[in-house]
Amino acid sequence: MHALLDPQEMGQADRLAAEMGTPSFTLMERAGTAVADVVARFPLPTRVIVLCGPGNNGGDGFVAARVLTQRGFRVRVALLGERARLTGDARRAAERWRGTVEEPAVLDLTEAGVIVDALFGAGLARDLDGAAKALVTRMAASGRPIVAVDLPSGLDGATGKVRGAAAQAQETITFFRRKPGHLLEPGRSLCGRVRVADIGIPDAVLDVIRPATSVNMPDLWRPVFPLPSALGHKYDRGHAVVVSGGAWTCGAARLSARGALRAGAGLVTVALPPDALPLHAASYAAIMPRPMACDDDLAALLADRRLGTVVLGPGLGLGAATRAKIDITAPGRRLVLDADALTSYAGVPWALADLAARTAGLIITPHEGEFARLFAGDRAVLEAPSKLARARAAAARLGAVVVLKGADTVVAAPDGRAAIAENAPAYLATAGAGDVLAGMAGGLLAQAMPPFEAAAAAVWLHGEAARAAGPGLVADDLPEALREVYRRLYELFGVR
Ligand SMILES: NC(=O)C1=CN([C@@H]2O[C@H](COP(=O)(O)OP(=O)(O)OC[C@H]3O[C@@H](n4cnc5c(N)ncnc54)[C@H](O)[C@@H]3O)[C@@H](O)[C@H]2O)[C@@H](O)CC1
Ligand SMILES: Nc1ncnc2c1ncn2[C@@H]1O[C@H](COP(=O)(O)OP(=O)(O)O)[C@@H](O)[C@H]1O
Ligand SMILES: [K+]
Repeated sequence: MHALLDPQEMGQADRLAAEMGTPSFTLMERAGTAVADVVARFPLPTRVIVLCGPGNNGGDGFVAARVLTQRGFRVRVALLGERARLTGDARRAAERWRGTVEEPAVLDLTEAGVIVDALFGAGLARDLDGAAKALVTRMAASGRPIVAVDLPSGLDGATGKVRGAAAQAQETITFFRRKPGHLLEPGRSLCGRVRVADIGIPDAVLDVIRPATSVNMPDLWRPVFPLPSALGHKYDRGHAVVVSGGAWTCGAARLSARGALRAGAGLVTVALPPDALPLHAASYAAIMPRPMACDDDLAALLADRRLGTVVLGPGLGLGAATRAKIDITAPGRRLVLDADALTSYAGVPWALADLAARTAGLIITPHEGEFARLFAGDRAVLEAPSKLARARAAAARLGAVVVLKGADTVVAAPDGRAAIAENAPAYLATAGAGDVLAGMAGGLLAQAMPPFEAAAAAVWLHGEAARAAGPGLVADDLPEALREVYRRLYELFGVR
């Protein structure tokens, strides 16, 4: 259930469903009925205004209007455009509607108990303007509850962006699977509560479409999630290294080290400038501090090839000194680069791509600011049409897994796979939360999870940990909250 289909893929699903025996008009009847089911939760005799557009989204609206009338609601229908120009299934749905079809301009939308927004869905092809934009703007200004069909009209299902205008929905009902635009902001917020209706499109269509985008949830990475074995020992659970800054900035690496340990790494070593030792030692007895007075000390530590996973960046400082540490670390190792490590490559993403090619796997975890600095001047990446497309373009450019953070964190792999998170509460945006995430990704990488899945699992667990900790959380709470999250995850995975 975690696949996301963009509007084009949804069109393909529709056609394949027809080939497999379900006519498209049957899908429309079921879609419109599902919309009516949602609207019917409002009490009778609610007045319903259904605003229909010129395509199949409007067709769903005509079906919903008919079903709601049969169920006793007082329904008025307005069509944007000329009835004579309706074609195909939408025309057929309009013919089955026995009531009048009004001009949107004559309706007072504030009279409605609920408005059904069936103007545009997956077929939105350009920015709204003229009469369409004016109607959506009126709908938004009406202050009435809106149930959106498939998507709030004007919201782009592929990108989550508003094209011209869109009205805030109370609920959005979509069909078969959600689209990226239901998860990517501002789309997610505009949709209100999203419901997915089964309209009889067989799951088998997914075997043909092979969608590359998913919701980030445990199904996605479960097969490679490291579960402790009764026969194992700590050395089987991976050894992660965190490279720390000095005393004044080592809080970040302390958070990363705790994240790595709580994410299940068997051992965590922290390479640290000597002045940071008391702080690290005081914060967690379980970590293993190693002195790093100079780069040679780091190289000597890493001569032990068992130290195969390294987290660098949080609190490490900017520039050549940090790049030198990354260079020493990279060959043949699995790396997580965050914060200062990324800004140390500002404007030279190709240098990071060269580095990625020398690693055994690279995850980068930029927030939007770090991402913009890293790819400064690379218009193909920065101007890709959505957050999803930007993360994908960056992953392809670097040959690395990119975790582009935010409320709708996107994890993208160089092979095109991508996952969008939906479980992070807004209060997760707090100082140091990203440092914990980088450590958690390192902890999972150290346990031999492949980079894409390790990054996706870290993001999901991080969001769940925030929820478990609850409002008022500070970053220090996140690693501790992971215990409860793991307990529930093990239960879900049937681990005793
Ligand atoms: N599996 C599916 O694909 C199903 C789709 N259904 C519905 O069909 C919808 C998609 O239908 P369509 O592909 O006909 O697309 P839409 O109905 O979303 O929009 C296409 C129509 O809007 C016009 N249009 C697009 N952008 C415009 C703009 N900016 N200003 C003015 N006019 C604009 C187009 O010329 C076309 O007439 C879905 O959103 C869903 O509601 C359902 O009926 C059931 C199954
Ligand atoms: N509005 C938001 N809702 C939910 N999570 C958010 C939001 N904004 C940011 N986050 C998350 O908070 C964390 C902040 O990380 P980051 O920006 O690196 O901060 P820091 O550098 O202080 O650790 C990231 O995991 C990010 O995805
Ligand atoms: K709509």
